[in-house]
Amino acid sequence: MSAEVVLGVKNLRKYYGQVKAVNGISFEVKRGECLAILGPNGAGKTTTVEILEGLRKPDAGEIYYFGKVVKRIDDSIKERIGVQLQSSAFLEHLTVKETLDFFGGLYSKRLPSKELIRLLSLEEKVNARVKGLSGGQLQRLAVAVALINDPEIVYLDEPTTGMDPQARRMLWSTVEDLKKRGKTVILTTHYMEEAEYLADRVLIIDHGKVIAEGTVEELIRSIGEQSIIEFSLAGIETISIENLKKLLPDIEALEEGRCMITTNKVEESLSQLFEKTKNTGIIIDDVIIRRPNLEDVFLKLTGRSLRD
Ligand SMILES: Nc1ncnc2c1ncn2[C@@H]1O[C@H](COP(=O)(O)OP(=O)(O)OP(=O)(O)O)[C@@H](O)[C@H]1O
Repeated sequence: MSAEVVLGVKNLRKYYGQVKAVNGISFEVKRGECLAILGPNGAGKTTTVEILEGLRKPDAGEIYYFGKVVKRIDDSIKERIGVQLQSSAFLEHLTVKETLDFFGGLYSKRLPSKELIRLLSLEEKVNARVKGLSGGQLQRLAVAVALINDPEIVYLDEPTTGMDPQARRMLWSTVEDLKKRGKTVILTTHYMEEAEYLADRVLIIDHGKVIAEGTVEELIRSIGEQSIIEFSLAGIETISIENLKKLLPDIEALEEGRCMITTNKVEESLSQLFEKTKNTGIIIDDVIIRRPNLEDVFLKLTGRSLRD
């Protein structure tokens, strides 16, 4: 039996004047699944999830929760979902434990603060005041607050923004724990590594529309079974991509002076690369051969980088 659909949206729209923040988004999420909504800044991720959390009103579209169409995200839904709040929603003088107890008091059903403190590795900060927490600790507290009512669906909106790599890994393992407990996780992120690591399914959005959807493997396969040769250029002061393209038509510019070539014939492309740049003063350096990732999928679909 396939898993129950716990959330669905059909043709969701939200415009701010001329800005079509959400422009006809549809998707479904099954119980126990982690869906990552991936897209660049301004793509409409936050607007989409805030509508589903009941924080903004859509202009059009249908929302289904737990098998029923809902016109308004009322308390009966809010009891069953968890929302990671922005840290500005916390009272600075409360301690970590007091904050969890405060939010716990808003629900009829709740998890013990102690359990959440352990789950989010906040033991050392139990009695620390919110105003003294680091950015990463605040983010973890925000995730703990999202779980206080033991929700069936948890919304995490860019939960690792501003975290160092170690804190990010720690949060990823918490999300994995949540999945093991059968929670449904809806994660918005502009970190493709995060989506690749955590998501069972990824929704790529751009300009308020879904431009691709599937598992990470499906999305990567959709751009062809190719390899990517990435390299840096040295040896000459400046060289324009247009001039490079005259030598190597398949070359594409990346960030920080790096370039890439997408190919099905790695050996042939590599020897061409060295052959064509021989005696030009260009030095090819720091060569990496890798399989495509979600960033490449986005680049292929939009011609832009996720980080633009
Ligand atoms: N309250 C608002 N009033 C006017 N425009 C808004 C409002 N909220 C969002 N927008 C606009 O809607 C678009 C989508 O914004 P949204 O915050 O949903 O994107 P996002 O994908 O979450 O981006 P980010 O990763 O930067 O948070 C943007 O162009 C944004 O400027």
